[in-house]
Amino acid sequence: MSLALLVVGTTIIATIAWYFLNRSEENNREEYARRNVKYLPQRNAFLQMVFKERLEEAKHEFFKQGHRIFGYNFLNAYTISAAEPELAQVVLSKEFTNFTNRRAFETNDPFFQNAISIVKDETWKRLRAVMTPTFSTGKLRRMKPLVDDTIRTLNKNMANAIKSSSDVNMKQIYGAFTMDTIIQVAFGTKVDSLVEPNNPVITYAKKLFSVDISFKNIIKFTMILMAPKLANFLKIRINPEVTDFFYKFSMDIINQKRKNMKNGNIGKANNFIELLLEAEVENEEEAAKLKLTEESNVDEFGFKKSTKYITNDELVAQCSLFFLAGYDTTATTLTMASYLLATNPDKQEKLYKEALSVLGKLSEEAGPDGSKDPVDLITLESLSRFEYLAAVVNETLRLYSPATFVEREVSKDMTIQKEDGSCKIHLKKNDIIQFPVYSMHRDPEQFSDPESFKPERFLGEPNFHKYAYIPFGSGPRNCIARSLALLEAKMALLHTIRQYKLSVSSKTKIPPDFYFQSQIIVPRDIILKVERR
Ligand code: HEM
Repeated sequence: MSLALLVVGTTIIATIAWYFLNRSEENNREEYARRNVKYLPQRNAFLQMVFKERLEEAKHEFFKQGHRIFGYNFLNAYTISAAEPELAQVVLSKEFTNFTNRRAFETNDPFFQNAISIVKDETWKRLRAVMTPTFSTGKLRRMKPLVDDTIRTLNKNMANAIKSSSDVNMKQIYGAFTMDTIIQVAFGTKVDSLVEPNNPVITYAKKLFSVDISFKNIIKFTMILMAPKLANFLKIRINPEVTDFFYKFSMDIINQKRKNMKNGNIGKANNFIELLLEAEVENEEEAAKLKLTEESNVDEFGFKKSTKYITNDELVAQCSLFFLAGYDTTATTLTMASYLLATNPDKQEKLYKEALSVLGKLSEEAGPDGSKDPVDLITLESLSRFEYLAAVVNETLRLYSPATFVEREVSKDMTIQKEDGSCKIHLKKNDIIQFPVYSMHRDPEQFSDPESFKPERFLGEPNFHKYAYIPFGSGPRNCIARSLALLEAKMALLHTIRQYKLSVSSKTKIPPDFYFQSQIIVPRDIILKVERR
């Protein structure tokens, strides 16, 4: 009897659930049809979450079936994925004022509330104006010695690693390098994370990047996105102990530096905190001088030029964000570049020959009294002479762009289309328009033989659409640290290849495994055979 009741009860619940699911699917289909877009059924995204498939792969399958533009509900918003470079150009650059923001993300966490990647409109514009100069070529030149320092630590760690075994975990080595660099560049604090694993900065930074998302965090995240007011009321935060640690850590450094600056005890700024504090002072003075009229108060994008300033909370949030935005992305680029070079030995040989040849010339040019240390020989300017190196990094970022998509929120109802009138999409306010970088970078219409590693395609004039290749996004809201990331990646790869030969070992997983993530690609450990040249 009770079994019969259970069966009947379950059947009724399943039928009701099935009815509502179908109704919601029907509504979605109609909504996307109004936008002139085909609907990717919700259950695909749901199954992907449950079975932890990689979302970019699921979407790429759809792309390969010929669906370059489609809609799917992602994190509670009508989301349109458009693998069309011309539309990317419209959204990211030409019509930027209607697509200034990313997806809404409301939380009471002081870190997430203030991070430049999340804030909107005027606040974003003000923060971007304050932060952009800290990434200028001049400021990068001041940061370069910090990167040189972490390159020396990388060289030492690689030499030590091969003492015990020629099988080296490249992800661990490059992860430590990237971590050391970010800690140096953001906070001016020198660490060697491979040999100081108990340093609290490293322990908390590692917690920040614990990549297998816990069930608890998925629930918290879903609540913040789906019911932000309730999440705020319940004071739900993701990894609060980690963000609190970085808040206090940054605050202590900031207070100390402010004191030093007041007393004139500080040299030229060369890390983010100092540069931002310097910007703050410069801009307070600038703001006092500027009495802008309403007319001149509007910039090329139609935004009001807000007075440049940055609050304490904002300053701390940006420093913590540098960790989040700069760690996995750069470590993944380096790890995947080493994997691609090990599996394509002819390309590695070409890179090695270029490294020797250019370094030889730089040494000659330095003259008999100049430093012969390859780390010293490479300057910001001379780095650009390694053309094949740049091509290798670009091609790695094409195949394994850490960001699998770039997205913007739509600020008003509007229609976008290609110049010839095709690919018309009727967007509604608060929709999300996404550019699936993963698929766009593997588009055979733009890149011949797209699955192959061919750095040569980045030598000479590109024969693909400018917006078909967007590993750093594009337009006014692109990656603010592109030049720093490229500097780090090129330097680390160059110094590895000039000294070591990378090859596949019995422990190398081909193809590599990746963690389940929704927006970024993060490889699991990649083990390669490393031999001194
Ligand atoms: C290879 C390394 C990196 C890649 C591939 C990468 C990629 C990206 C992408 C795709 C975006 C979104 C752009 C858009 O929406 O148009 C972005 C934004 C951003 N990135 Fe990077 N990034 C890298 C390294 C870094 C580093 C090292 C930092 C900081 C030190 C950083 C800081 C940021 C910030 C702050 C934003 C938000 C900018 C804004 O909203 O105004 N990134 N990055």
